[in-house]
Amino acid sequence: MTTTDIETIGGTTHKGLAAWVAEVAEMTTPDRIQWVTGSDEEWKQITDKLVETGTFTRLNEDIKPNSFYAASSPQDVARVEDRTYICSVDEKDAGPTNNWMDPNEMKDIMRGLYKGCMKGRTMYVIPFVMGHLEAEQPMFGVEITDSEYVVASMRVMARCGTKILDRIEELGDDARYVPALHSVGAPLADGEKDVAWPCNDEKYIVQFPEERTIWSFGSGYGGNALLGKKCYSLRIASVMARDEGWLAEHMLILKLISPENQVYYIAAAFPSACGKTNLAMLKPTVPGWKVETLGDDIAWMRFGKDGRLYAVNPEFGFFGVAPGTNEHTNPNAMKTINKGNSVFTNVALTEDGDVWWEGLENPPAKATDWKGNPWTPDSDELSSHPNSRYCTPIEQCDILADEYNDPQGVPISAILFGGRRKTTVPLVTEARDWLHGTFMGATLSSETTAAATGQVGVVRRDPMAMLPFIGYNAGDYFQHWVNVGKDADASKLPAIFYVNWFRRDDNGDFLWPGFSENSRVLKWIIERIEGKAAAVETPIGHVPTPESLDVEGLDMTDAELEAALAVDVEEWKAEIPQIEEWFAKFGDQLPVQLQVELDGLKERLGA
Ligand SMILES: Nc1nc2c(ncn2[C@@H]2O[C@H](COP(=O)(O)OP(=O)(O)OP(=O)(O)O)[C@@H](O)[C@H]2O)c(=O)[nH]1
Ligand SMILES: O=C([O-])CC(=O)C(=O)O
Ligand SMILES: [Mn+2]
Repeated sequence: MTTTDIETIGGTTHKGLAAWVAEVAEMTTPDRIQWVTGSDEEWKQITDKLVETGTFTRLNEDIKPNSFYAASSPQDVARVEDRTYICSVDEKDAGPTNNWMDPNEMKDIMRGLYKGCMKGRTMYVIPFVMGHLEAEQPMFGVEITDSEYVVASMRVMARCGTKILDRIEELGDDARYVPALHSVGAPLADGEKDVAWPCNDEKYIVQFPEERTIWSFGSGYGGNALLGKKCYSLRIASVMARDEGWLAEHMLILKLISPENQVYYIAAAFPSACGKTNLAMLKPTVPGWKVETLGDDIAWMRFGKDGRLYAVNPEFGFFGVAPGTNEHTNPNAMKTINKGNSVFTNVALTEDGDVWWEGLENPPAKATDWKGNPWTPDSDELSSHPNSRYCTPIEQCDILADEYNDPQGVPISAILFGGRRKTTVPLVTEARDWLHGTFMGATLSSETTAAATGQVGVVRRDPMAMLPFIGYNAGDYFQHWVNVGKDADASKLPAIFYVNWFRRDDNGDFLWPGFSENSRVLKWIIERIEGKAAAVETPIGHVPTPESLDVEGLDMTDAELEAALAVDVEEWKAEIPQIEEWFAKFGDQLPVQLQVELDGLKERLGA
């Protein structure tokens, strides 16, 4: 059967794109091909179909209009890092932190899996752009998928559809687009009834960095399947950024307005499920300060003509962790999702057709948990998977900054690195300079979370919160960060800070209240930049004096504050062998500047 025999809705005049779509259709043999337009009728058609097959349950229109509940297979709940590959031509280019396979070998394996894998399904072609269509060089992508769940979610998370395709066609051969192929890997035999969450036990999430292409198979979930997000905007974009002298980073972007109406833009990199979305939508408790949001997960940063680093958020929606989100921790996220037009995955479904999760107010007397079982507040099991998510349009966020729509982005004054550490790492530390900040980022450590499959709570190095997302050799990535600083005017570079909201006391309780109260740390950071706040110089960098941090109105003893800010030399000495072991992985690829930073730290600690 040739593709001309397959019923097709839509199409393209772009020859290269048409040829790729035809080639994929020939390999995967779908029943139908549908080009995604982004129209309202299409949204209705796709979501109706998802309701019909049982993937979606429509939520109560009076509570969450145009919104849907979905439960995945219990085997398909998070990113699969052990199944994620960087298939560079040369193994060395994938580096010591990525899985690697020869690209041709990988393609042979995957072609075998893709063969006939869309039988009985519709193959959707989603033209999309990460970032602005009006950007100097729009970052196009085209995702082919056989999942309606992916189509619905992509429409929320990225700018998709005919408008994008029109521009690709106008540009013709000049349009640079990333072809991204996705299949759930669950073909249907003639007459076979579909399941609510089709997927395959065998999963591959593969990036081909030289070709700038993505092949994904077997999973329908989040970062494994919405290929514009982690696969393109971080793994592939980080390779583009290395080659072109910019940065593609796992960072939120926020706008901070001081009581004097000074505006500052801050970017912050925390590993998955370590607080980016919450900080991005912060409601400050310090009087007079205001926060607006630009992005909650990904920042692309380029130098402007004025020598400053400008950030844009390439995404169009939030794919946020549900548990822990409530009116107290993140009222702005609650307002955003309550406007509707959202998809909730692996949370609990209540009897009145709403959703619920751990940490949300007003637990329902009865609900259906994410596995489809009856649930009550007395149940031993969680109602929602710890990595359950809401997927909601960014433009519904009341505190979205106007600058979100500016393709030039916003000039960044400070970059924050942070992770989850029960011990050792103080609430906030200021780096001496870019290089020291790069060292802080390169040695960032955090306890693993449910955002990826595998053990939770294990401390690992997660450089710049990019461990699972660097599309090339992490040693070269460190060198890229060093070079960015070397080539820039130091006075215009963002100041770098290292934060830890997650330090605990001897009882295991958080020392710092976190969430809205993190505005106090942001205030200190701005005052440092302005040269107004005091700090103590410690072996690891500048840490606030207890008096310099605004804790007015906070229910915290002096001892607790001191514990949150403490730099314990013995604890830090114990970090050194771990950092040495981490750096040893990179051999010759480790920038000498980072070794010098480590030697300096050891000397200051007397280690
Ligand atoms: N204790 C404490 N918990 C926090 C804080 N900020 C966020 N959390 C919790 O950490 C979890 C993850 O927070 P998010 O803001 O969704 O993390 P994220 O970095 O956006 O995660 P990804 O979307 O996976 O990249 C949620 O359960 C939050 O409630 C904080 O300041 N203190
Ligand atoms: O990509 C995903 O599945 C969810 C996410 O944002 C992350 O893990 O950082
Ligand atoms: Mn997030």
